[in-house]
Order: sequence, then structure tokens, then C-alpha cells
Amino acid sequence: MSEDIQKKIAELEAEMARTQKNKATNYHLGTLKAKIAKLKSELINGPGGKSAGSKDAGRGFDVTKSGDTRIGLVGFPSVGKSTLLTALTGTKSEAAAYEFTTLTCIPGTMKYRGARIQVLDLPGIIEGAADGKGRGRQVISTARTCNLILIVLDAAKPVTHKKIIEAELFSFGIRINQEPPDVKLTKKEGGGISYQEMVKQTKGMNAEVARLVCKEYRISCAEIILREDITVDQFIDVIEGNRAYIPVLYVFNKIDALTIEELDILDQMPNYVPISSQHEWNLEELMDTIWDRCNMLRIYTKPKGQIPDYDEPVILHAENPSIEEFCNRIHRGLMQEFSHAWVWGKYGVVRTIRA
Ligand SMILES: Nc1nc2c(ncn2[C@@H]2O[C@H](COP(=O)(O)OP(=O)(O)OP(=O)(O)O)[C@@H](O)[C@H]2O)c(=O)[nH]1
Ligand SMILES: [K+]
Ligand SMILES: [Mg+2]
Repeated sequence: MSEDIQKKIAELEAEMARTQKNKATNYHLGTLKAKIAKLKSELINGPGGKSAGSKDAGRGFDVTKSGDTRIGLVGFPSVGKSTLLTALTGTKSEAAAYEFTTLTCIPGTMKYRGARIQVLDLPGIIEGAADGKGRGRQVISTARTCNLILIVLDAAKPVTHKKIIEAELFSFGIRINQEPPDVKLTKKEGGGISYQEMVKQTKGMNAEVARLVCKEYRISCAEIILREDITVDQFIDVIEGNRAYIPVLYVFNKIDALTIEELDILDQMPNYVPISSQHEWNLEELMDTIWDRCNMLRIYTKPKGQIPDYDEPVILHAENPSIEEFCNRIHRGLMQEFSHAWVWGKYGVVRTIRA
């Protein structure tokens, strides 16, 4: 069954490779891309099944969320994920020189700047993980629940490993270091496809491509507004509707095995932190970078006429912090009694927020 689908995907991909990219073939390529995306969904979820990442699709490990945010360690076997979990959180996760030492998800808590960050050690994954090799699907399903993914790499191993891990996450609907495309798609009961570009499209999108892709997904009536210059693949992502947009940080482990010259080369790469879990080298920078990428806000409470409580900040995600979330962190029911709050921001402004 899955071989059939894989064969179809391979055929379509070969056809895409054969097709020259130009204006005339643009429509055909759009249709091919949509067909491939649909088959890949089917591969992961079964025929007519839920799209990648929906609740009933591949299930992750059953670990309760705790703390202020959650990060996951993803990588090939034996790159040092468990050694890193222990170094960051103090929670012991068995580490050994043989592959697949870790067979389940081991959570630990890293305390940093008053925040409690849940760190998940995961089994190693290999190529084909998303298609069901080993515990791969469970690992990637769990990675989808994280606010930040650390791709852990062995600094002495080829960079192709990085590409393979990225491809596995991608085919399970995870979009790394990307914002969701700024596209409004509203399915309608009638009226056909209405298509509007707020921004000039230079990457292959136009009304006809949009219509063809919609047709593949059996959408005949919808309002589409593109507020950003996007690719056809991004448009398909919007239609599939359940992509997870998650930031990724690359962690190069075992730098103790490198020469200074090799280290210098690694040092040039953006978005990388070189470390040695075993020797606990550069963990401070790693924690600092994790903190930055998690984009968290610390809020200190201050009773009237007293100095703030600097020991226990309330931590919120900085994208859209709300008074409601803040109140719920203190205790449920506080929101009901809430009347107003004075908020001092980093720009020295005092705001009064009322419920
Ligand atoms: N030289 C060196 N070895 C390390 C480092 N970190 C881990 N190791 C070794 O690498 C081996 C694998 O470490 P683990 O922590 O078990 O790796 P893992 O990624 O959890 O492996 P799996 O659970 O099997 O996927 C062990 O022998 C560790 O002692 C490091 O920073 N430097
Ligand atoms: K191991
Ligand atoms: Mg392990």
C-alpha cells in the first residue's frame, strides 16, 4: 500500500524534474506539486486520513507538558542528545556508545532566568523516519508539540545529516524557521474562486495556479487573498492547513573531538551553537541562545508600595502576551476578579490595562 504511494510520488517527482520551468509549464507544475503534497499526506496518515500533524495522525509520546515552554532534542542516534539532557537539566537519561540507547521520551526541566523550560530527550531518528522507520513518526509527532527544536548534530559527522533531519521534519508538516504565509483562505458555499493579490507575486503564484491547486483539493469555492509574495509550495501549505511553524536551533556537539581550525569553520555558521555535552563546554551560550529563540517575557509582580518580587517572574511567550494568560498563571479565577493592572515595560512606559 505505502509502496504504491511511494511509487506514485517517485513518478510525479520524476515528471517534475523532466518538466522545464517556464511560464507555459507553471500551471502543470502547480498541479504536480499539489498531487505530490496530497500523496505525502496520505503516506503519513493513511488513505483519506487526517493530514500530517492533526490530532489523530501519528501519535507522539505521552508526556505531559509542564513548565513555561517546551523544547525537543532531535537528531541521529548517538550524537549525544541524552548526555545533553543530563547536562542541561540534571535529569539522568541513559547515554551509551551504541545507537538507539534511548527508546522513549525522557523529559527534564532546565531552570534559566527564572523560567522552567521543559526539555525532551528523544530516540534517535534516521532517514525515512517520517514514513514510519523505527520510532521516527512518534519522535517527529512529539517534536511538533515543541516551541523550539534543537537539531543536535555530531560535529565530526557529515553535514548531510543536517539535511536528512530537516527533510524528515519537513515531510511531517514541520516548517522550520519560517513564519506562516500571510494568506487568507476562506472556503465558501458558492461563488467560485475569488483570488486577490495585495502584493505582486514573483514566485509562481497567479489566479490560474491557485485555481488548479484548489481543484486538486476539491475546493471549488473560496476567497483567497495573498498579502505576501509566496511560492506555490507555501500556498499548498496554507491549503493543507496544519503545518507547524517551529523555530530550530542547530547544536554541534562533541566539539572536543575537533581541531581549532575545524572549530573556526563551524564558528562562521549562523544559527549554530558549538558545544561539548560531555565536557559541559559552552552550555551557557547554548542556554542563552535557547532563551533568545524561545522569545519569552518575564513579568515581575509588585504589590502596591513594595518592591517587585524578583525571584519568581511569571513567564509568557512574547508574541502575544495577554492579561488573561497572566492571570491564569497566578490562579484560575483571578481573571473574574480582575479590574486593572499597571504594566511597566522595558521602554519605561506605564500602561494601565483594564479587563
Ligand atoms: N567526545 C564526546 N563524546 C560525547 C559527547 N557527548 C556525548 N558523547 C558520547 O557519545 C555517545 C552517545 O551519547 P548519547 O548521549 O547516548 O547519544 P544519544 O544521541 O542520546 O544516542 P541515542 O539515544 O542512541 O540516539 C556516548 O558514548 C557519549 O558518552 C561529547 O560532547 N563529546
Ligand atoms: K547512544
Ligand atoms: Mg539517547
